[in-house]
Amino acid sequence: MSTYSEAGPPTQPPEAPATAPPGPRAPQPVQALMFMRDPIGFLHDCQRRYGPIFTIKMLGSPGMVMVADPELAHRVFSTDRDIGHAGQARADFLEPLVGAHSLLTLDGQDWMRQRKMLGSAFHGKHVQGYRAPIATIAAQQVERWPTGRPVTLRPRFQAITLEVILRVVFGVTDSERLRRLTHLLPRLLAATESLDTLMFLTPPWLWRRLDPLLTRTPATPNARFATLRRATDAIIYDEIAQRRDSAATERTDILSTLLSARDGDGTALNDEELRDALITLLLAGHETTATALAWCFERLMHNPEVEERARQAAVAGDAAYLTALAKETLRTRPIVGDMPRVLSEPLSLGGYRVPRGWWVSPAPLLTHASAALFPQPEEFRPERFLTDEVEPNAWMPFGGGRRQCLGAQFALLEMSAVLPEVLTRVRLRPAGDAAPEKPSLRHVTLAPARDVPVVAHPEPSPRR
Ligand code: HEM
Repeated sequence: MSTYSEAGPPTQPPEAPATAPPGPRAPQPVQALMFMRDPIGFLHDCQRRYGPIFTIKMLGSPGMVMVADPELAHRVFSTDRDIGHAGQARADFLEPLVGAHSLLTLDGQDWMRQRKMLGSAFHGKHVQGYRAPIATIAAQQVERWPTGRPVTLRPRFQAITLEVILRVVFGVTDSERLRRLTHLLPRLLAATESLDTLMFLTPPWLWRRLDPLLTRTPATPNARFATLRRATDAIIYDEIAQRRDSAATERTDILSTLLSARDGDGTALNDEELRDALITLLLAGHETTATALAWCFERLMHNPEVEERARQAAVAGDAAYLTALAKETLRTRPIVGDMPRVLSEPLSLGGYRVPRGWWVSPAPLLTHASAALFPQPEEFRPERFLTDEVEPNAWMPFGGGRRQCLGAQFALLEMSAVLPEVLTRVRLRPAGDAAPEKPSLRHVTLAPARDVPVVAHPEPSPRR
């Protein structure tokens, strides 16, 4: 039954066939372990065996239907307006961190209100204005990268995207507050990751009993998470209070836009909603974009001709090529592998019937590797995004439907702003094992398993 006020065409065709999509018969814990060990290999193997729509069983979900076909994926996305609940699918894992008012975990009217309020800060005109501050942050950090000795790249980009979130999204300017948040937030995210791994491997009924117990037991991941969350929240609430007091109308950061946002009744976001919104944007926007940038340079190091073309584009200020490079990175290495919805009614899909209460999830990591949709899918070729070669429905690294990534435009802008600051300052070469990196599941992202070890060499004729 729909909980949304917007009506749309019905999601169901008149007759739903009786069977659920096929899938592996191994017990749930075995499938969960296979998925954690090699998510991509496991899903590709299922796709080869069962076709573009198949069922896997993870702990705690009655059945998860994976969808590797753009038409079917878009049918799933269309359930966002009535029977598909993306918030419910994420809530167990994310709510301890993002709180009860997060766009990520809400559904229905509550989600719609938050989406409208937060959406006001992500309009194109606002987002374009962030290019210059992001480029400055990246330039200052890359200038400090050590050269001539091995470093890992993903943490370097995490530092850049964290500073972007703190300055451009949170709008923090106080240096002590910046220092403490820069110290605490990565620890809070790491603690969340440990907690999620435990939760993933524990049946939900048991977790509900264990979690309060472990939170009271010192030195457990649960207790560490609770301590870090309290410490971070205290600083964030201080920042919100100070910003409510100061009438800095010329500010352009996202928190400032949220402070002045009003819903249809003229009501503003309260402190708790603002805290949840900031942590939501941190969680959704920091690690995802850093991981995408790390993958981009990993791919460039294995594709020297593309790297050379990218460097020319950086020097020439060719934003179109750099955006195409970001898009091809997200095609070949999607950061979020699947986008589940929990069904509140059965769904007819691809000749099967997916029961109520099951999860159904479009999987870009499967569709993006399709030779029918992307000729020579294994080739890293940004040019495919400069022509009309790519079917609009086939590329879905930011999901789709009404729950599509709120920060998609921001993320592409951030990537295309950071790339030239690196390309014009340093040449990166693999450190140690030069084999391509394998994707590995970290929290919600598919990240390079070794975090991309590199040696940076100063660019012979740097642009300043
Ligand atoms: C390369 C970087 C990024 C990738 C790959 C990415 C990907 C995604 C995906 C796949 C979803 C779920 C979509 C769905 O279920 O259909 C999502 C949701 C979301 N993303 Fe992103 N994202 C990125 C960066 C960002 C940034 C920079 C922000 C904000 C600063 C952001 C904010 C959000 C929010 C708030 C949602 C929840 C939307 C909702 O449920 O209404 N993301 N993102």
